[in-house]
Amino acid sequence: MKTIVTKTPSDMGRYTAEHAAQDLRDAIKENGEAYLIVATGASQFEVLSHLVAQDDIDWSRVHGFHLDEYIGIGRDHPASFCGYLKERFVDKVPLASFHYLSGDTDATETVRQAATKVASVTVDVALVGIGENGHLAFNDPPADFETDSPYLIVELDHECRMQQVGEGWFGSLDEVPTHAISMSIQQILKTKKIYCSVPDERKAAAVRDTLCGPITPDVPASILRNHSGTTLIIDDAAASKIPEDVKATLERVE
Ligand SMILES: O=P(O)(O)OC[C@H]1O[C@](O)(CO)[C@@H](O)[C@@H]1O
Repeated sequence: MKTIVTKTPSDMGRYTAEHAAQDLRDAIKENGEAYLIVATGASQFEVLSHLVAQDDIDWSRVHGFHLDEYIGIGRDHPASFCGYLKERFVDKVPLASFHYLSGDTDATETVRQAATKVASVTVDVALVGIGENGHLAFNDPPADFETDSPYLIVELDHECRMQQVGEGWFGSLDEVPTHAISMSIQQILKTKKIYCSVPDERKAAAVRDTLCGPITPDVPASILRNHSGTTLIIDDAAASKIPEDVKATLERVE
């Protein structure tokens, strides 16, 4: 895993979008089409706004996959990841296809259909973030590092649900669903290039543990250190708890 430190969330988003865009162009050139996993949340605001502005991507050859979704809310809910992705990505570019995870239909059937689709291809690029509890997609700690089912139905932990209230997606903890559909860790790791974008001081402890602690299910994102095609892109605020001697070794992009 390579780590890049940027000054602002916008710099982080621009770096991620420019590199992901080049990977998509390369995949289209080589294979005639490209496959992309897209995440949501505050960490992806800048990534997606820069990505949809990239030139020269033949989006009609790009197929998208949805990383995770709450169970029990429809796409009209302000916290719906389907609604977020439609507004910020799918409606902005003319994709070949986008495979949503629906939050308000039979979750077992949604998982079955999404798993069949994603397992039939090799994904070129994944855009992901890290939660305040170190989660990767909705794989809260302790995460399942072993199962190779592409999508899982997972229970959300207290810290994860509190983060969603803190970010303003829900009015209170009681409103946050207790379960979600998440792409599994093993499926994420099958992607050729992973861009993990993490802005904000709220994520500083999770970033420090991801980079400097043991690789453990207790810090789900730490598994990314085993994936040679991963780039972790963090802003100065998210980097603020990394020990200075480690920080000095990281590449800065201004
Ligand atoms: O972007 P956020 O809200 O900080 O969350 C980080 C990660 O957590 C999820 O939003 C799930 O909460 C992922 O989709 C995202 O990659």
